[in-house]
Amino acid sequence: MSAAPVLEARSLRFGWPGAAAPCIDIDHLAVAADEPVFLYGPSGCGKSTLLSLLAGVLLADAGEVRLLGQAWSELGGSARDRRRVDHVGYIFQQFNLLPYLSVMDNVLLPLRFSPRRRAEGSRAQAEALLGRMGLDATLWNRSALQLSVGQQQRVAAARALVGRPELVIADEPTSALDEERREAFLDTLMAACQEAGSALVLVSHDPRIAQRFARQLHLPSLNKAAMAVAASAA
Ligand SMILES: Nc1ncnc2c1ncn2[C@@H]1O[C@H](COP(=O)(O)OP(=O)(O)OP(=O)(O)O)[C@@H](O)[C@H]1O
Repeated sequence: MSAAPVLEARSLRFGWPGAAAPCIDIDHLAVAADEPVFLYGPSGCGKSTLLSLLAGVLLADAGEVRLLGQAWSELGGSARDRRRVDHVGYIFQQFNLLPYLSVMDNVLLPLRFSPRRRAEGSRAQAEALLGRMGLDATLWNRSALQLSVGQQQRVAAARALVGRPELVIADEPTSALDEERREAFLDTLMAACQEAGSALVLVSHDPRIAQRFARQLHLPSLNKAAMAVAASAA
């Protein structure tokens, strides 16, 4: 790994309340600045849970995750929220667009909430990202909910990329796109991350997407200890 890690997890352990075994149990995971990483594994193996831990949405039961050298566990809830909007662009599985805002205002949200993102981004950048995602200007003033699911997915991606966050997390970001759109979307997402020097952690079930990534992480293998506990309990 050439650059210092943007993200580093050590002895990371997390279990959902009531579960027999930990969902996440990872000795060490580091992602370099500007590195694209593909994360995969069967449904229910903990991919979304791990993304939430990496982004400080969930806190570990033990061990730690550091983003740009700062452990999430050392921050209170509102400091974590501020740090996340400053440094992380998150494309959620369900997009999480705000229905009462227009497409453009959804994309501009990170610039509204984060001085750092505002310094690195602009309305012109938001327009360019939407254009590159194939969403033309006739759509920008519509409510986000007046778009198709595939269009909403691309709005969520533009929102994650605006203001050049150091880390972009994408949870199944192409699930609603047809093949042609999927290729164009990935071209745009990966190029935008490369241009911005952003690390990218992308989860997908699609093996065709995996081929684009030099680094692929199979979560059940990373999670060996948790799997061993689950197997012995079965
Ligand atoms: N809020 C929650 N409360 C309790 N258990 C949860 C919660 N969210 C997820 N889980 C459990 O944690 C495990 C991992 O779920 P997670 O969503 O992280 O898997 P995944 O690999 O992302 O799955 P998929 O590929 O289907 O999206 C599952 O057994 C799931 O039931």
